[in-house]
Amino acid sequence: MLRKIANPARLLTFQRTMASTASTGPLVRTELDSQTGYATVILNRAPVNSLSLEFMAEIIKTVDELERSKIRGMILTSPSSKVFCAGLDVLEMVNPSEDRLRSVWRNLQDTWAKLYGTSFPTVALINGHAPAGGCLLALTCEYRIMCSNFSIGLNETQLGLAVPPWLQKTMRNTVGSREAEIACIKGTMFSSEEALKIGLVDELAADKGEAMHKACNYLDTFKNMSPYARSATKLLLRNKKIEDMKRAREDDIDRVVKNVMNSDFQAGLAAYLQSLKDRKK
Ligand SMILES: CC/C=C\C/C=C\C/C=C\CC/C=C/CC(=O)SCCNC(=O)CCNC(=O)[C@H](O)C(C)(C)COP(=O)(O)OP(=O)(O)OC[C@H]1O[C@@H](n2cnc3c(N)ncnc32)[C@H](O)[C@@H]1OP(=O)(O)O
Repeated sequence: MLRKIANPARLLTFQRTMASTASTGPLVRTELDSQTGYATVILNRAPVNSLSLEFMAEIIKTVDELERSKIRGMILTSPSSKVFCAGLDVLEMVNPSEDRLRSVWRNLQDTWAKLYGTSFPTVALINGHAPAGGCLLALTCEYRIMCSNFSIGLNETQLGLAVPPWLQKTMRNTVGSREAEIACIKGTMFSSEEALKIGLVDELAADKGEAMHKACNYLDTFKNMSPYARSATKLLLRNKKIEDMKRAREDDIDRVVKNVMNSDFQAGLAAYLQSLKDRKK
């Protein structure tokens, strides 16, 4: 739970330290297997693949390129041995300018929509923790394979954030209404094994190699199927949810701005950032 913090100077120190952490190489790498037509998309924003405005723009650009390249399937993963994606970059929420916050949220909506509405089959290879926005990325994929001993979930309420309706719906479609309601309200983080039990992930794997094998097996099930019939069916299932999100997106952004610009939220966030740092001591 969030504690209030009285000393803003501690927050500034944290901000500087986190901002100095740089990634090496492009923010998103793509490896295409020319034999199968499967693309492995590697999220590459060290240290924890947190979603900044620019990182989300790269993810959107990558998916657009893959659509144009007519790939046969995508596997979304991380090069880290511990973290799939740590969710939104929390620094995007620390005293942001309203314009930037609006752009961040718009990019998060677009990242969700773009990945959710791909014409090609998608697998999330969750080889590390996937809290909040990390769970969102996994939920956009058709199939989820998770390595053991990590955690996943929509823990936004624990951070003082409301889960937006379009994301709640995605969770509901995946685990069912009852599980989704309780999980979203409580902000539950599930172990890999618990996630399998409630259907938040489809399979577990002992390690990344096994997960990759299982991911290819899933994509192989469509090898002899008409790509048109497959993608048309997927989009008939998913397009309405994307359109619903787009129709309500300005209200959604206004709600987030109100939530994040609120001084109680900022105080809670400062405490949360400090608790992340303290965990390391
Ligand atoms: C702008 C939008 C505003 C509002 C949104 C409103 C509503 C949103 C509702 C739902 C939509 C979806 C969006 C959700 C919001 C989020 O995603 S908020 C972020 C939630 N994420 C977390 O709370 C994860 C926090 N991190 C951890 O628990 C651990 O770091 C993790 C288990 C991922 C990995 O642990 P470990 O391997 O031990 O690594 P460290 O903890 O040591 O971390 C390494 C460094 O990375 C920094 N870091 C960790 N997480 C983040 C992050 N999300 N953003 C930025 N930086 C992060 C961490 O502080 C360490 O930095 P340091 O080395 O100390 O400098």
